[in-house]
Amino acid sequence: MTNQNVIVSDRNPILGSKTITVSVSKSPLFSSPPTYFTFPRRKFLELLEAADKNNNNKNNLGAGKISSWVDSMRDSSPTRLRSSSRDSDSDNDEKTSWIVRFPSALNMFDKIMNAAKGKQIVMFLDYDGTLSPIVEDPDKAYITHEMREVVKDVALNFPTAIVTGRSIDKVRAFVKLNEIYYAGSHGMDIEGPTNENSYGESNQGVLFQPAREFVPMIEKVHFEAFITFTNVVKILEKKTKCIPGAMVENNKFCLSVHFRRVDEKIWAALAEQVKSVLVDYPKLKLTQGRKVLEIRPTIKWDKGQALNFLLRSLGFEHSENVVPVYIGDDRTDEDAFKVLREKGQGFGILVSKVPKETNASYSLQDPSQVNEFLKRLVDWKRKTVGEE
Ligand SMILES: O=P(O)(O)OC[C@H]1O[C@H](O[C@H]2O[C@H](CO)[C@@H](O)[C@H](O)[C@H]2O)[C@H](O)[C@@H](O)[C@@H]1O
Repeated sequence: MTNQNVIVSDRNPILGSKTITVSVSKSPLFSSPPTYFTFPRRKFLELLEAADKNNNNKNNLGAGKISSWVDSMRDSSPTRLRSSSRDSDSDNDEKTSWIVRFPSALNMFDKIMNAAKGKQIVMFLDYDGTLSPIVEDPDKAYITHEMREVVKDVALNFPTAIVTGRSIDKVRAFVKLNEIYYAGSHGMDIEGPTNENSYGESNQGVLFQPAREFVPMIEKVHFEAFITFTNVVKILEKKTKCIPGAMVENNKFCLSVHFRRVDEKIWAALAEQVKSVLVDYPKLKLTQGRKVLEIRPTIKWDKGQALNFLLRSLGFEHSENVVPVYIGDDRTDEDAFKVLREKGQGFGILVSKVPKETNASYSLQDPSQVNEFLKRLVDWKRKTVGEE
């Protein structure tokens, strides 16, 4: 974690007063205080001591295990296919055969729309890497004005949900649309539209929070992660004289430990630290996204379950007349692609420039192609309504 992301209110309170306030992640986007923890002074010192012990006692998780995590951290998500030989011919062959298996959703647009004729399309959109490009600083993953406008148009024409690993508050602050469903924290926090959309759905507020009981635990782990990463910074600063750049993001029902800005040489140390924190929390698990370690409750709930929940809420649970379309770029989106594949209904569209193993049916290269696809979808709907 960089110093800019960690603020301990000041040294004096630690020595003198009864409570200590710690803030994590100073974001230029969110003007309200980001994530604060106020701890009784004694508790804070106890936690510091415990974190130190953790570092000494629990870091030996086995070199083999950590190195396989680091291998996995090296790949973006879902796992990129690897050619046995890495020359440019085999790279090209690999790309060609991948695009045959997962054709561009733009090239297949007419085929997709033919399958949807006379049926209700429901749109599911991931946020990072799908509606906004991947950037170094997670707090600066802005959506363009053009993308916001097209998502709004889509929402006026089809029931639409944004399904994201982020907290609803954060993604709402980026997207700024009230007409849509939001499924935050990898689907563990679901809210309906707060403005009436064209389906007459409004003011639904919170619909479902299957992991509500985990919030205090998540907050405690967040604090411990803060202490742990502060220690990592201290140790690594001493050894390498560089700041690791790890960042912890509190997504309400889960945590993201970002390592995009961490030197690859110290990924193993980072993975080890994160895993050591989790040893005491068997009800939390570690998964991976794009240059991010995700700490999540072990409950059986993911973006695929959220997709099913939303279809059910919209009255389409057993309907043959619905075509769910899910667009996403991340390993966590695979859960939703898998649900669609197993249902034999709708289409998963993977956003990726490189060949990756996926359960999606089609592909788009990047958010600008997502924008083009969504525009065509809105035009198609306007045309078909005109024809009716
Ligand atoms: O489900 P998503 O909407 O795709 O959210 C997954 C994670 O996305 C964010 O991290 C990713 O995007 C960042 C901004 O481009 C990038 O810096 C980071 O490396 C990516 O992993 C978000 O910050 C996480 O909290 C989400 O879990």
